[in-house]
Amino acid sequence: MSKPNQTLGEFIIENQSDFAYSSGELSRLINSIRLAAKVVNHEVNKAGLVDIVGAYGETNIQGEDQQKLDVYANNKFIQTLTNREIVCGIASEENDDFIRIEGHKGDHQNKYVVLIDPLDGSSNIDVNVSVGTIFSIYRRVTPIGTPVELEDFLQPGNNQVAAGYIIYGTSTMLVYTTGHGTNGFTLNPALGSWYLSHPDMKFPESGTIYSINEGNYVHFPQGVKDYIKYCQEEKDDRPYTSRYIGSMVSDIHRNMIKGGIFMYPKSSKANNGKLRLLYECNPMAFIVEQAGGKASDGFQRILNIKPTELHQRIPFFCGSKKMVEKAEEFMRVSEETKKDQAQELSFSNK
Ligand SMILES: O=P(O)(O)OC[C@H]1O[C@](O)(COP(=O)(O)O)[C@@H](O)[C@@H]1O
Ligand SMILES: [Mg+2]
Ligand SMILES: [Mg+2]
Repeated sequence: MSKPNQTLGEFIIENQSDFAYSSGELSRLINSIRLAAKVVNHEVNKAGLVDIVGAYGETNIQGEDQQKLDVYANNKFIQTLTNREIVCGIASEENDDFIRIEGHKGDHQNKYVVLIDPLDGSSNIDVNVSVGTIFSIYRRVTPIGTPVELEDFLQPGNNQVAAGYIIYGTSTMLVYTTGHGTNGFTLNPALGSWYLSHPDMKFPESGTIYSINEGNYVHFPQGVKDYIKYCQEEKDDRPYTSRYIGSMVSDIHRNMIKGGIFMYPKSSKANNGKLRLLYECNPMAFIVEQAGGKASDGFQRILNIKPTELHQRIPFFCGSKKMVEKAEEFMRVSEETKKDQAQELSFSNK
């Protein structure tokens, strides 16, 4: 693949090798996501000019105040995917339940389901900080020709056929994988085309950036506290740099370019953390692993986890392989220490 800094002119995504791997229907599905992304990008870029910032006035199933852009992005992606008749079902962060899409003959002949976080980083919308969209695509597991069911969405992340994110930042990028590496495309807003600006992205094996909301420090498990202290020690290549945007797509995208680890662990305030397994952690884990990075809940690989609920949350450690492994080591040691202390306590009480 030629390097993007040569004068290669504008690439239209269909000519790129990445589509060489995807079936016609899957490529049409990713095309519709690209189309919806351009529409949402246009709205995000003029958010201050039109009445699209601020609260929508309702809360979603997460109990979060929906932002107008949350709802706008959600409607755009659902509308585009429904009209293009490529999916048999959609699950969204902004919808309590999944949506069945019958097809114009009502015959449920489409084979893919999409799970989506239409607007990630909602707290940043009104302050002009980059936000994103995250999507995850599976083949349905129930018979084609029948209405899609919950089990079609509750598949382990290993089953994903594609996953990606759009980052609406200083430039708009689409980064996605179909299981054959991770590629980044930058939108040329003048032409409305996507340029293969970051072919075959590789997550640096190590790094010096750690991203975590340290405002929750006192509520973190001991293993997370110990790892944060490790990052802050004056030793070897440390202290590391703390960078936290508050928009997971942006934090992970920066780390994918520069190296680093993003963590949203459980805490005494949120027993499973905040991020959702199905439409945030699984797609990001697939994308990051395909670039050589790592993603776990602190103990087990995210992509191996069998989901039980549509909106279930999971602790999330994601980024440079060596940094995630180091954080997991602190989590393991802390758990073992806790078990030893509990054992000693039970012996002394006998
Ligand atoms: O403000 P907090 O608690 O640090 O949470 C920030 C995290 O919440 C999120 O905004 C959650 O995503 P949504 O905006 O899609 O709800 C992540 O993008 C981000 O990493
Ligand atoms: Mg999100
Ligand atoms: Mg969201």
